Amino acid sequence: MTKIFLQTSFENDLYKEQNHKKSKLFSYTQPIDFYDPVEFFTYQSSTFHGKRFFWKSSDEQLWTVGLGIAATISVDDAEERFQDSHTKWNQLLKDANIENPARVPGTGPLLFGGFSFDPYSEIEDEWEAFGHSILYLPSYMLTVTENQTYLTINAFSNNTVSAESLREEANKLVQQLKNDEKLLKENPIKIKNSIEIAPDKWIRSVDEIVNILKTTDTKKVVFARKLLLEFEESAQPSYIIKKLLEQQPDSFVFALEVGDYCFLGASPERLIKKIDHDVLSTCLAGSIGRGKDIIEDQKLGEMLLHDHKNLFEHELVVSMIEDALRPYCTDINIPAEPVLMKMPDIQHLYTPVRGKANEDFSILNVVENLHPTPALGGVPTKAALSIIREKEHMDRGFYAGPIGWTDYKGNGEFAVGIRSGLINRDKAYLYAGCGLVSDSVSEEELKETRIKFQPMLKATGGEIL
Ligand SMILES: C=C(O[C@H]1C=CC=C(C(=O)O)[C@@H]1O)C(=O)O
Ligand SMILES: [Mg+2]
Repeated sequence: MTKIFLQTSFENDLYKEQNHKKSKLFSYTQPIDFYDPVEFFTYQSSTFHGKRFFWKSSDEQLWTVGLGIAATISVDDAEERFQDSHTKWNQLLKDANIENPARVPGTGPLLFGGFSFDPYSEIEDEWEAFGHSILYLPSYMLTVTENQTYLTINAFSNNTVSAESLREEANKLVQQLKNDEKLLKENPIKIKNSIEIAPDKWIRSVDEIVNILKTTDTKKVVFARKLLLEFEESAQPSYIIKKLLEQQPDSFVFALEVGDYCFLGASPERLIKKIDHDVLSTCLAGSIGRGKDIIEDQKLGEMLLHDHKNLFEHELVVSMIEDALRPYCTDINIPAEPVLMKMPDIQHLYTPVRGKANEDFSILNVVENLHPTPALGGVPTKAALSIIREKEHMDRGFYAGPIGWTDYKGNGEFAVGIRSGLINRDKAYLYAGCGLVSDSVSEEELKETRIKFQPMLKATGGEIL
């Protein structure tokens, strides 16, 4: 039987091309009985630790989990990261031998990963391993979609790999999964310390930025800050993922591991989704808390729907997304007014943007055109980014950057990596930001960031600020 190479043989080496110029991708997908995605993520964690990803879409239509790395796509030139990733992905797929009879979106060869918020930011130590972009082709992948579970195996070989040998490998894994002892019991994570980084200084910077917004043509700047958590022991991402799934059922739940670092979170905000020709982006900006009871909650919702400051924050996002999609879509449909999106801790103004993909649409290029929307950057983008660079004094890393997947058919979905944190053993940074406009009040914006820390704080068992 031809030897096939799984996760360790070629990881990270795909583009050191001298190593295996002639090797090509063999990919095999088969339907299997349901298997819990979080249990799959935890499977043989000592082997796969540092080489895993997890994704659940906000509408629960797709769960996908990767173990091991068949190939990594990372690019040297941060400025060209979307285009270069797109090109490398196509090269990788060119001679690929793909056996995937069901051809369901999200199965077969698929890249999962993300991009830093700002390709020009200086990378701080905690984000070193991620660089400005990282996309994994997993060795083993579980996909749950349309009430069916699929297992995909990706491997590289210089020889011909028969579908038969990949099928055997898949069956072996299915058997091992069945026999696997379920490890996830209770959440052992305990927070020792939680430290907001320089909130007073942050408030002063907000005042300075609001002043700029009052006196220049810059209309909006999304300003963020971070919070340091220290745990009693190393925090296992699986427990946090499990909590996020329970506590934030209407969010995208994502995790991306690179060595001992795991970037994860529960984002309510889709950047782009494309399945066949259907395109969906969502504008989410403008926020208010949840009420103690239904009456107060409705009152707050009504206030948000009519609040000038929040409506302005929101409108800027809608018009930018419309402009960014126009070259790639026909039949763009945008409701005239936003509606409320209610998450457990916060309510937002929400406008869906729908369209049909034209022949120029390619998901990574569209992500490039959309990022950063004014829900994460500002208006005008360039001016906002330079204010963020000057005043924020932190590396956002992948926080607020695009995170998601694309498959070999060009389907895919990316969210923005907000309500998120970077876990490193017994430490984590949590991130939260808010859209500043000329009538922002700094104390209110600080409160808004406190609410936005809650999903990650609650999932790590932390105190409510
Ligand atoms: C930047 C964040 O939220 C954005 C998304 C929704 C609402 C926002 C706001 O109202 O300010 C932000 O633009 C964050 O959660 O860190
Ligand atoms: Mg806001």
